[in-house]
Amino acid sequence: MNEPIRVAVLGASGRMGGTTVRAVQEADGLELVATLDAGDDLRAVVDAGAHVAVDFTVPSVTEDHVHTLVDAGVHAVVGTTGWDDASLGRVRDHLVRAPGVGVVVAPNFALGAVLAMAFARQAARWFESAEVVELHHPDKVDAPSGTARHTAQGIAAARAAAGLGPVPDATTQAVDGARGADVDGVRVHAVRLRGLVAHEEILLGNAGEMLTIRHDSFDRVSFMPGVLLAVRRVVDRPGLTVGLEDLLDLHA
Ligand SMILES: NC(=O)C1=CN([C@@H]2O[C@H](COP(=O)(O)OP(=O)(O)OC[C@H]3O[C@@H](n4cnc5c(N)ncnc54)[C@H](O)[C@@H]3O)[C@@H](O)[C@H]2O)C=CC1
Ligand SMILES: O=C(O)C1=N[C@H](C(=O)O)C[C@H](O)C1
Repeated sequence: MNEPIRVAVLGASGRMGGTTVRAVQEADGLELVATLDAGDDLRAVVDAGAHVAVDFTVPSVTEDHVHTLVDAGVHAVVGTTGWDDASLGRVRDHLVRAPGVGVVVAPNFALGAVLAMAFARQAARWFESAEVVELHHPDKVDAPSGTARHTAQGIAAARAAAGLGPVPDATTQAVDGARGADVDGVRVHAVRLRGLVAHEEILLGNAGEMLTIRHDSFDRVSFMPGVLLAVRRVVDRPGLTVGLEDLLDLHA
């Protein structure tokens, strides 16, 4: 019988960290060996003999965590948002000097959300207009969501590859923020509402028609199949993987 994968959870007292702790405890072939939160020393991950650390913390610390883990030879599965091309690039470079170590950074581990992003990329080249609306619980600290940014970047890349120009928008007078954030030329709107968990609508428009792609996470358990998949796969996947798309064979 194979040895279990030894897993540490960073941010274990948080909403996602707590859900991950329970999912790892219940998962076949995984063993929870350490739970850390703010103020704890990351050396506990190594002392516990963890193979993989799952990070659901805050944008200001997550990159440092990954570099420390890579130096220690611990694979990382990261759901924390706030990553950009520069921070991902630094991790990619670091991993060149740490052969055999894998890092998965995914803005959304819910399978439906990953599919929604893939569908949006596929559809984007056929529509003149595209906007993204993300809706979340009001305790979320970042806006727009990492998922919405990733979605908009995917749409923008698909539009550019198809030779589409800017989305039409005649706005010349607007209250600050009324048109949302501009992510690579795609407008992204963020709603914060008590009662919500994590939701996204991708609106694609042509003359006389609209395609809406919508995903709803009603409960944080929705992220767990993706987290567990990444934990199981990262140990045999050296280097940096961004998004769950590749693990689900969804990359265009
Ligand atoms: N990729 C995905 O599928 C998902 C990603 N997220 C992201 O995960 C992150 C966490 O979200 P929530 O759990 O809702 O937040 P939360 O605020 O409930 O939990 C964050 C936890 O991190 C802890 N923390 C802060 N600094 C730390 C440090 N230096 N070391 C260890 N722990 C530290 C906090 O004390 C807290 O317990 C956010 O960036 C969120 O956007 C959330 C849901 C799904
Ligand atoms: O903070 C959250 O809750 C979520 N954060 C991630 C994001 O910013 O995209 C994933 C999901 O939307 C839930």
